[in-house]
Amino acid sequence: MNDRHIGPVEVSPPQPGRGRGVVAREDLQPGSLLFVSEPVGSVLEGQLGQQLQPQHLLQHWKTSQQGLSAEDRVKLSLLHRPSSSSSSSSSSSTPPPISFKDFSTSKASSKAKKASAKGFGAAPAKQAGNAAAAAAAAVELTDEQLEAVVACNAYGDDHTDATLTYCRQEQQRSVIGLFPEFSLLNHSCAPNTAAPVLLRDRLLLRTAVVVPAGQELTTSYLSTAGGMPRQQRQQLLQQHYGFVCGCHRCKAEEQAAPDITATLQAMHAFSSSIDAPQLLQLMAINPAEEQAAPDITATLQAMHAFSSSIDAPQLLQLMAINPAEEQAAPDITATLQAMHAFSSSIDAPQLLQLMAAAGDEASTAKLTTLHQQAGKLVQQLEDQLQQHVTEPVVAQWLRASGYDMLALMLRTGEFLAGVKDVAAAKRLAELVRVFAPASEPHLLLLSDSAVRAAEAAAAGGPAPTAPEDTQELRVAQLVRALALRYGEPRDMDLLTTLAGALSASLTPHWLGLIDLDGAMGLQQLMQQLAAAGSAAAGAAGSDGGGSRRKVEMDASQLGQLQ
Ligand SMILES: C[S@@+](CC[C@H](N)C(=O)[O-])C[C@H]1O[C@@H](n2cnc3c(N)ncnc32)[C@H](O)[C@@H]1O
Repeated sequence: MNDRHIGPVEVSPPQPGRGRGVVAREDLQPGSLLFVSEPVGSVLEGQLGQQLQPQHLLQHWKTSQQGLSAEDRVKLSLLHRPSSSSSSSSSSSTPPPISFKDFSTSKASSKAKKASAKGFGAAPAKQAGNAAAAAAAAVELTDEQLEAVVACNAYGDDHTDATLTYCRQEQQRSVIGLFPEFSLLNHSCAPNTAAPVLLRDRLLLRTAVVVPAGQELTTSYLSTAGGMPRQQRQQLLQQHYGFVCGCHRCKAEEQAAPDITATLQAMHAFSSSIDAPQLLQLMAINPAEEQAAPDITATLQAMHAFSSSIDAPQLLQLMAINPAEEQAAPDITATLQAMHAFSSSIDAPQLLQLMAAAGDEASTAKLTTLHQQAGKLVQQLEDQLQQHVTEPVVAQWLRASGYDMLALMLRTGEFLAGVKDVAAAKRLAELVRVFAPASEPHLLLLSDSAVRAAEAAAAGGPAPTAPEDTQELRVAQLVRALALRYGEPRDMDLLTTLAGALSASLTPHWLGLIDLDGAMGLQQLMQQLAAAGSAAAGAAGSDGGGSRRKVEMDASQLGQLQ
């Protein structure tokens, strides 16, 4: 069955030094579905957190029963491969023009047949003037070339989408695959597409912001490493993909005053010198005390029973894509790749449920110093931004490059004070939005932000400092980010289900400011809002949504993804 779907996008002609890219064929609103991509060969799944690498995928293709078909090889041959591993350097520096049609199975298949009929198979991969010639040459990709293609184009994640796997009662897994349409997107450190979503073995991509017709669509190759300063980002991109990024954010950072650059470097050096285990030790978090209160456990079970009754096809059918009328709202996408500095080596389910702060004096003193040092640098950056930068978007890009430090400051601050900072999750979410919009961490930070606002309101705390920062609007931001990731939900039940799944599906990545109580509170909050008649659509609408035409497009494609 062909589940592939190509939306209003096309492949741009190759440009020197950049190759091809993907551009919008029409004006696109946030949340527009760009494509549903099918993997070449098959995807490889492993244990949660396994961090599967491109070589594992290659090995999987070699050893799996089906292996790679002739069509698969044709598709792979059309993708970018770095010049050093290619038999002809020019073939990679100026790749052939192609279109998305070249990746449809019937087209690739006929090319594969033509190629072998014409005896091209034996020819080396010379400069190909067009896709057919490339296809012909490529059927004989050498092992080295195949490796280069996979290294540059495979997409992997050390955990599958937590919310969806939770809804389907599946275990989360590590996954890697090669999705040709996605592989044609070039990188930006401030991408305009949402983090891609893997639904079973299909990859879905949506816009994160308004994208005018003709504009290039970009994704970030860096994931949460996008929160590092430019120099570190450039190093990674150069090393793994062989190019120097010249995106708007990089340019702004390159042109930033030298003292800003120096502060960002100091922040990075400081935050990366503190590793997670060390920090946890200081916070005296004890994995042995992994106990959730019985009522939390019971509620979780109930949520699980409810949400698992909705599975992916149903879920997708329930979502409508709003193709044209959603307003551009720069604050749609916030984020939460919380605690890059802390996260990778810690087991979150443990951490999140414990937070048992023993806090001996020495640890507290060290944490206080960390917090103060972090706070000093964060303040220094703010002063410098105030002095040198007038454009708010540029200031946000630069703050995003010091993300880990801000997270460290807020996290330690909360820990030491023993109270939640109502604005903390929101501040972090706004920065993650820059480099990983609609990623799972982004959703979690937004969810935490909404819960904090609700808790503060319930406790009769001070009114929000800005009128646009009410509890409802924070929920609206979350709802809109959910729509960017999963398509627009059409009813409150579904939203509540998603929120429940989101909160119940915390993974090791999601440390930091998210805690189980807060996550639980989200579902309650959404239920309350629904009961009060200010359901998500209304709340989102008050954020500029206007009249929202619900269109059941792609249900025909998406509904089949079982
Ligand atoms: C996954 S491919 C992207 C599609 C590729 N441009 C093509 O023609 O097939 C990755 C390669 O694209 C190029 N690339 C991606 N983002 C770029 C950027 N921001 N600037 C310059 N080159 C970029 C680099 O050569 C990189 O190794």
